Amino acid sequence: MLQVTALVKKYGKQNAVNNITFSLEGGEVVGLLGPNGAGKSTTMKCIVGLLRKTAGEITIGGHDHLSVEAKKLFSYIPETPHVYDLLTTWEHLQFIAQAYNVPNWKEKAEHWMEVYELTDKKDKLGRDLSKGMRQKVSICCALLPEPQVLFFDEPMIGLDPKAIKNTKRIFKELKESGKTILVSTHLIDSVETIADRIMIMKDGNIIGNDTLANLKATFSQAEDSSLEDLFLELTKDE
Ligand SMILES: Nc1ncnc2c1ncn2[C@@H]1O[C@H](COP(=O)(O)OP(=O)(O)OP(=O)(O)O)[C@@H](O)[C@H]1O
Repeated sequence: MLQVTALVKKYGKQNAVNNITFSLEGGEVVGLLGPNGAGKSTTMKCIVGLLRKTAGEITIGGHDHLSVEAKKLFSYIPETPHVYDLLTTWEHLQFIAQAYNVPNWKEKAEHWMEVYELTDKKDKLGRDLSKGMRQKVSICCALLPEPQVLFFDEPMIGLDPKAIKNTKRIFKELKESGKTILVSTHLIDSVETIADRIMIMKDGNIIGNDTLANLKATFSQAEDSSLEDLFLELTKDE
């Protein structure tokens, strides 16, 4: 469903992403972990076409990632939510529904607004929403078209505990309904139970990419050690 081949992204002379290759099968949920500055957001932004890659190839569902066919397949939740100042919460959802031709969009929009406790913010303008509310609008907009592939970049940032709990539950439901998900997060426990595979990045490289059990075996971690223990071991400075 996603194939990234020899992806390089340079900012000036610095390689933020250093020739990485990985893929996601349809229905796979992959947690992308890494310390600050590892290259996670840069990788995601290259995949969704917000940043121009320096080199490499990316396909989504077999289509070049910049094609309209690819764009119809995925949603992206950025690290920092961008909402339109002069659109209300409801108008954001309407805009997405019309752009993606979502059937029965009003019912679905009402459902997601209820899940994220935005119903009473329906008529509030984007510019008057708090940071957490913007993040919730961004998540609702991404979920509304029911895409095959979801790219979540730090989706929990700014969310209150109830919204974090809801988002974890939604991850589970999306996984059960066969969606493909790449989620970058520092909240390691939010992916530990649902991820089929964990990818760990450091300094622009992928330093681990396997099931949690295999990673533990490869890096001689006890079976009862947590993903957090493994992460800290793998990413510690020499
Ligand atoms: N616009 C930019 N211009 C120059 N360098 C950048 C830019 N954006 C990111 N970088 C650099 O690229 C590297 C990777 O950054 P990136 O934001 O992808 O990391 P990250 O893994 O998402 O980190 P975090 O967990 O802090 O969000 C870092 O060294 C960062 O300083």
